[in-house]
Amino acid sequence: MADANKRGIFFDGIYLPTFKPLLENPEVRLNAIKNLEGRSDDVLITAFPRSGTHWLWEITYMLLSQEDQYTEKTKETAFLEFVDDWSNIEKIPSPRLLNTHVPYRWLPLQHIAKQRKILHVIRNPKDVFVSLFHFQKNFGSTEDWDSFYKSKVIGSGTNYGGWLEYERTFILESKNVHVIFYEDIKLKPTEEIKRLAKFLDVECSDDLIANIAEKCEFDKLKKAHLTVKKTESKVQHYRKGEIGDWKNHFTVAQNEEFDDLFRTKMAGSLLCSKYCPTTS
Ligand SMILES: Nc1ncnc2c1ncn2[C@@H]1O[C@H](COP(=O)(O)OS(=O)(=O)O)[C@@H](OP(=O)(O)O)[C@H]1O
Repeated sequence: MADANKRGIFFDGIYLPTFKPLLENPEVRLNAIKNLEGRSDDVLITAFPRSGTHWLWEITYMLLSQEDQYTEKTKETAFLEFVDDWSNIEKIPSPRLLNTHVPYRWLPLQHIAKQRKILHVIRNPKDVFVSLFHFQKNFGSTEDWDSFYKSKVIGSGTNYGGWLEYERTFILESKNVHVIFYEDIKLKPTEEIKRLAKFLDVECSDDLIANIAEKCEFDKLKKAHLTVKKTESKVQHYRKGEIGDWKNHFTVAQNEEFDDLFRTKMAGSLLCSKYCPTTS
């Protein structure tokens, strides 16, 4: 049994969410992910939580299937550390779209070695933290922002090892990865969807690209999600879907402290100029 407490499961130096397979035995599930044999046409979506995984999933699924149909249900079956029965992964028809939040060191080795397609979505960490802060309320958290800031933003208390470490390693280690920025999909969706289609080697008409962009707008995706889940589900997955909501949460002092930490930990990374330019 893993070492689990209300912060999550502590394993291999980081916290992981209390998904059933991870609670039962994180090592078994993480090794299953790492040793996944895979198929040549598998596509793997990787992201730190709350970075836009579901959004990218829907867009990519539509591109691969060449249809602008929502797929919410399939996503959970293909969520590698979440799916209850691992054998269900093998039942997914090709081309499989798989997804995971695990850090780079646990990604399927064969997928990397054989240079199969990996998509990686990155979002401004301040907005990621704000999204996480609100998301944890779905599970009963009453933590206030200042406490969250100390333990999760500046501390290392977030699941999957903390944003800075997760993205720093990903950017350093990864090769042949299609990186997409959340902010770019939001601001220029058709351009980003076309770029993604090219990476995936799929032919798509301009009409289909435009339809996908429209169907994957925040309000439409949120509505589709609630319809598929047949819910007023307790878990509010789609909250605001905005760029810059961090400005309503971080104090000036917190912002400066985080920027300093960012520049120290991410020195030299392209993410510094993107999210933490020195003139800001
Ligand atoms: N279409 C679209 N446009 C803009 N923003 C969108 C969209 N779809 C999802 N989202 C936002 O992405 C956040 C959830 O990220 P993830 O899907 O990675 O979350 S999860 O970790 O897989 O649960 C979460 O962000 P917040 O609203 O800021 O909490 C979602 O609302």
